Amino acid sequence: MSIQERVQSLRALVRLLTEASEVVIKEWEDEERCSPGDFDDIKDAYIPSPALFDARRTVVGACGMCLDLVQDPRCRLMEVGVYYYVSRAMRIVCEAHIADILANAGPEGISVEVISRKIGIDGQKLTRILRCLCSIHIFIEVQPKRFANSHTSQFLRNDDLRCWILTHGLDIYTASDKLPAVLFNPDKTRSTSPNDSAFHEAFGADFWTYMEQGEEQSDGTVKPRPALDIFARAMVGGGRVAAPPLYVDYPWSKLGAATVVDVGGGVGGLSLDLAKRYHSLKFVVEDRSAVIEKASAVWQTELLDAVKNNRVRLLAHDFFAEQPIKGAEVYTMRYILHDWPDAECITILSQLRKAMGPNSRILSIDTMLNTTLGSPLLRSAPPPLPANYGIEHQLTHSRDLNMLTLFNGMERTPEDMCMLAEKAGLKVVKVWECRSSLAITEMRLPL
Ligand SMILES: C[S@@+](CC[C@H](N)C(=O)[O-])C[C@H]1O[C@@H](n2cnc3c(N)ncnc32)[C@H](O)[C@@H]1O
Repeated sequence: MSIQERVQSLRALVRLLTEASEVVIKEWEDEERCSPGDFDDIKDAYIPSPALFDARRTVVGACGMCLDLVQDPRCRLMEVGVYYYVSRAMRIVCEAHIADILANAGPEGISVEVISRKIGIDGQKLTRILRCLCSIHIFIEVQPKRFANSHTSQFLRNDDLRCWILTHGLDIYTASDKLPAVLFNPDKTRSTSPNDSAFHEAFGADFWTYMEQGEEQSDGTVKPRPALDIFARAMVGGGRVAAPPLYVDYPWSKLGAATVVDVGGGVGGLSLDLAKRYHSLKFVVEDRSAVIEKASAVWQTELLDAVKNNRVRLLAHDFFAEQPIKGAEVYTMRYILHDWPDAECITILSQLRKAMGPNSRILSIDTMLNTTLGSPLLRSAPPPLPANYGIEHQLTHSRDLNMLTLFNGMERTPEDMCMLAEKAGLKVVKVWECRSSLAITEMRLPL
């Protein structure tokens, strides 16, 4: 890249940054007018306005690209190469509940000696862990060796979100260390079996089996693995960050009294949230029988009326077998296809295709992967940003590699989804972009 090109890029990025920042400021001010004092609330169901969502992506993307443009490339490479120490520091502060401890102190913060006494980590070493995070604005060193929560770290007081960080820092982190071993193994590199995943290499069992195996105690008794509970709470915490826009960025209200079949619906998290918002919709929640047994209690507690009025049916069903509910208006699948290799996805979709009528649609909900080159089915970032907003899309790539590590699974691009649909005799009619990393891929029978 010539100096002239560099200068042009930097100027264009700074212009973009200035314009997008003004939008962010205006939207913040509007939010403040609508709900004063709510700004740093650690509430779960926050949905930014469309303008704020886009401007925020632009600011983050532009900052990332500026960084790459102006930093010494050698330093940048070294920095990225040791990012794992940041995730180690995060795991430690989450395990020690540091954000909760600091919450009691307010803006004056707490001295490291006090924190050290509470959690049992040496004060000098803990200072270094916290300073590593202060330099990326997670926590603030208000005076030498005295720390307070930042506007970011205070969200770690939300226990489900804290568990999301923790679950990725425990066994999943250990498993990720085996990724090079399975990728460079000539027998395993092309495999799509979960038994050839990095997780299996690390623990000798697939992820679900391992999580459900008890842990032998020193007295010989077996107790449930603590990681299992942390994982369950992590899914709730992560889900609450990503899911709320799903309920408003698709025109669910236009479906009227349609039946929604929630395929592989778990205990019905998606259906429950939709049922609470859209009172005419009816639901069939399908999953493995062990899961459906648990679903009943959840619905009785969360939405007893829906159970009494037969608005919901809970059905044990294997999604690789013939779909028993024919001609429903909607078949949803949330966080299903990313667990499976292409061949299995095509079987799941084919079973749905056979059950669909002319008014049926499949709504597949997953993290949507975009590349720096973009996709005609997704909105692209403004130039000179890469089409996927660059650094802003980093978490999605990490989640894709997470699926690879755990299951040999994958997050998919719109083009990947179109390929699966076509092979299952279906057509992608629209990718509904939501104000989160998730998107809804709508598939129909071809005309
Ligand atoms: C990642 S969870 C997603 C759950 C739910 N869709 C949600 O959004 O909360 C994947 C679900 O697929 C279910 N599942 C796995 N294999 C299945 C099969 N062969 N038939 C039906 N459900 C299955 C699991 O039991 C689990 O509930």
